[in-house]
Amino acid sequence: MSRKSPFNTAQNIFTDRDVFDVEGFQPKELIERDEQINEYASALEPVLNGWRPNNIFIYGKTGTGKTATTRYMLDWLRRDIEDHNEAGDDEIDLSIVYLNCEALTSSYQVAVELLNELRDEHEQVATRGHAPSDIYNWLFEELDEIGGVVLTVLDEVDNVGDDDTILYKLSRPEIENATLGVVGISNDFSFRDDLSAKVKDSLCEKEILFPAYGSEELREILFQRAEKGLHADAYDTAPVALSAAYAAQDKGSARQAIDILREAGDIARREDADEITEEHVEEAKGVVERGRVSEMIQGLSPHGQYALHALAIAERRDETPIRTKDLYEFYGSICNQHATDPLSARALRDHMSEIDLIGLATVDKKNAGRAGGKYKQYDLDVKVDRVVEAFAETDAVEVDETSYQSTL
Ligand SMILES: Nc1ncnc2c1ncn2[C@@H]1O[C@H](COP(=O)(O)OP(=O)(O)OP(=O)(O)O)[C@@H](O)[C@H]1O
Repeated sequence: MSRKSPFNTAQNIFTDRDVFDVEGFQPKELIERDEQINEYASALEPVLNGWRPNNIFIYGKTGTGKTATTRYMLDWLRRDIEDHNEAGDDEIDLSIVYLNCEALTSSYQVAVELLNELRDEHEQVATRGHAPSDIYNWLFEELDEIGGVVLTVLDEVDNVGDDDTILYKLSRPEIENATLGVVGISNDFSFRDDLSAKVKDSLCEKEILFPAYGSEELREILFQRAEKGLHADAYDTAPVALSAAYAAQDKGSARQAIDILREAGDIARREDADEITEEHVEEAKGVVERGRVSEMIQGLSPHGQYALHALAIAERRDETPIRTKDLYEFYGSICNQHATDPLSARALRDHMSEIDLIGLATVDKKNAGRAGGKYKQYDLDVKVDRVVEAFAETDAVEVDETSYQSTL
């Protein structure tokens, strides 16, 4: 065994790499979100008098600070209530239940998860096998028992899809001892539009939009992290500005901007460089994009992957934007290669909407007037090479490279 350790802990670049951990690090100050903070504050303020807050629906694309701002608001709310209670005024009893619905695909699952969150470990219920009415009754019994104001935050709530029962139940509670408020967070714009009318009325008492960031804003967000996490002489304006510009050109996502700068730092470190250069950022951008694309591909169902693969073929053949019926042919031949029956054209459209939602494609609704009717067309939203590379890396779907050239 070699006596030399394989680890290199010398640090010219980072003073604290954890500052670039997008999920784990919560900044004390949020850049350029004053408007959203004010709106959020006015919706939650009634809690500070012990009253029911407005139900709030937060929406905006990925990486626009919805979760970070929510955490920031909840921290302040807890702190202000503590001060209020310590001052000996009428005690306010606030409980906050935060749930990320990423892996929860129905209202039933969210209700079970919430119930288990509220119950102690000996009273947990199984995720299957109970009547939904029992689950809701038990949930409301728990909430009633907690009492006071209970604020439930459902992050990534769009995962429940069409079934918005839980939102209806939580936003119109009829329980005796507790006052409930609900915050729903979503990056799916159509989820809000598709909510049933009764849920829309009650959940969206207050709606707050988080727009994508521009490069100036991203630059500030990155400087905030760089000051905390990088050696002062390991960076200057150019690489930071370039990371911000790349992310702004793409989705305007702070998550992506931070990932690029962190990756650039890692590359600089691996090269034993003293500072991050624009070349490092350039390389980092490719790494981050590839990682993002493969992660998203792995998250798609097999038919979602075939649909994306079909779109990549159309792009390679210069046939994008492409309409559903034409895309369906490519999709059909890919299913063929995988010895699977293709789903219906409608299912293909649904898969394309999902792919649009995660940012790999764009769906455009077109109206060709009386003669042509309405139709949808699709375009790839990332470089086709990134998709091909990602398919090649993941073993999820084997890509037959020749299908890019062949006539179908
Ligand atoms: N205004 C801001 N100031 C400082 N940091 C920010 C700001 N907005 C976002 N960030 C940081 O960017 C990262 C992504 O933000 P966040 O998770 O809040 O986005 P999101 O809108 O909830 O995205 P998603 O929909 O993908 O969950 C986090 O690390 C967050 O701290």
